[in-house]
Amino acid sequence: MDPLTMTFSGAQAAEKTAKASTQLTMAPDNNNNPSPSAVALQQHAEQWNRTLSELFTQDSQRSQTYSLEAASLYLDYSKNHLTQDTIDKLLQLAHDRQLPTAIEALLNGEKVNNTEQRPALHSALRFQGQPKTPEEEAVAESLARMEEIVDQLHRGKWTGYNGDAITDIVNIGIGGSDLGPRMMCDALAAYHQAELKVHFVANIDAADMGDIFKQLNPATTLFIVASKSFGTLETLENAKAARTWLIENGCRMEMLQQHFIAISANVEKAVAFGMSSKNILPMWDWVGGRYSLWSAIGLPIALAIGMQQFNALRAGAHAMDDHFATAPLDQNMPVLLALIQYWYSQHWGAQTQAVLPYSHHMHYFPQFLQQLDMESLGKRVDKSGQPLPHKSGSIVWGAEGSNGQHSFHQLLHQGNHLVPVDFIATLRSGYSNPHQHQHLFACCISQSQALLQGKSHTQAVDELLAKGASQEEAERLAEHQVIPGNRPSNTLILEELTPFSMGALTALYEHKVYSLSVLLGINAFDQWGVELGKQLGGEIFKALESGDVPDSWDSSTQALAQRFLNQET
Ligand SMILES: O=P(O)(O)OC[C@H]1O[C@](O)(CO)[C@@H](O)[C@@H]1O
Repeated sequence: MDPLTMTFSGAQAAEKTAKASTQLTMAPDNNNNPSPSAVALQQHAEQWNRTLSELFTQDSQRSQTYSLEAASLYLDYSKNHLTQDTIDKLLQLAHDRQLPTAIEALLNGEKVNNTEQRPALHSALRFQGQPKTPEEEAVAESLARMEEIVDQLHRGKWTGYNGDAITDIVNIGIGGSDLGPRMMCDALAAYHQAELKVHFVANIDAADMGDIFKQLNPATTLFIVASKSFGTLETLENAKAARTWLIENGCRMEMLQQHFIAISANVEKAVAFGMSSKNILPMWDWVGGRYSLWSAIGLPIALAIGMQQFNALRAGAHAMDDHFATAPLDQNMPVLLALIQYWYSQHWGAQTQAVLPYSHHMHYFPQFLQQLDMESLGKRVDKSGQPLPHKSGSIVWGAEGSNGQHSFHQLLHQGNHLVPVDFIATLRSGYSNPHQHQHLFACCISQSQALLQGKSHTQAVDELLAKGASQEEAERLAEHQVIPGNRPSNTLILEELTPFSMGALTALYEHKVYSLSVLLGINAFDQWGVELGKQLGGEIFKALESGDVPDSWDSSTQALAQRFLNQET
């Protein structure tokens, strides 16, 4: 076999991993010993000796066997290095890690966030029918309030300081208070209602807000200040800048409340900041920021697409919740995606996971997933505080297709990293050019096909000869044109980018991340790692303001601060 074709065989990857690490690279049992299921998976990886092409040749039913539908989504996971034996071993690990109990615990509102003693009840945000729990009742109230706001704004009944109807909404928030609504508003552009334009500002860089100020009329602009904690530097500074802009442009203090809505779990802080309590929508401790787009944090989405479509989004997510709760593990889409990522990251040495949506309007989806996955799974200790004896979550990255094909796909095809890919495509486009959509879909599935089959040396030589190259030239160039192939991918198909399908897709990834956290023994719902940077940022800001740089700092940080202070104005 062509040695390059074997570059990423499990046998080689696992051998490398095993040599470079101790036995405890595998999921341990409660006594920190590798569990028998983890040992079995490691052996399975070490003995892996089939290519993807061989798997397809040996089994004509492969794509039917390794695919499933749930909540309007279709997942084809046949282009992966796995057989039924692999799945059985991964399922055994899932049972050893008590994944079924953990799923119940999540959905029943148990305190799965053990460091903060909180449940993670994002599923309650998308309940259907009548509310049945106190959390669902609170959600229903908040939805009713959102509906009133959406209605007022859509009918032009919410006016600004000079009596004109609001035309533009600016969401000020960052992280989970930005990425979810931003991603969804972009993805559902075809559903936008003409009455209002929704904009997003996140960055502490004044350029972000400055661009908004240049475009908009203060008298008809409404700001949503979205912050679960109402203590986030970027959001508060941007909200202050918005307030100053309004006042400098003629808004009287008593009219400011016409221009601000706050969304927060910390009402006291929002009021202390100057928000009118009648314009504050609640959030709750039991909703994590990166899981919050279904709450009032989704108000920009509801304003963009209307409340009916916002509820369709919630319904899509609920359909996925139902599937996650009831489907057996081997037919459970989020669980299967988690097991596959676990297989590659823990036993094949894959460090990253690419997400490539073939949809122009899913531009922000990879960024959204970066926070969802990496803020949830980028941890150094397990739930009990013991150093993780294996890798944490993967580095998630990606961009919308087909653009990426003309930049980084080169590395996917010929680089020597193992990068498992999730392709996402839609059957139909909301835009009326079927010909271009055929091209888009063809681009997507041809990429996964190319990753699978590659191009051999012989094929490359033949192609070069057919183009008129001499035998010598063909031999010289062929090796540069060889594409190893044998590279794994999943393909997720949505019928169309609709609120329902985007709800289902987003919930799919939320539950995948949770399932992976259970396999890895990680708490997916805290994020202590981001705190130190915030703390040091505050201290450095003070030094830049006062001009007093402590000599206890490392010399690099001192010099960088001094360089800022010594700049010529
Ligand atoms: O909504 P908040 O409290 O402003 O937080 C924004 C984001 O900041 C983080 O806390 C990280 O700093 C995220 O987890 C969160 O989504």
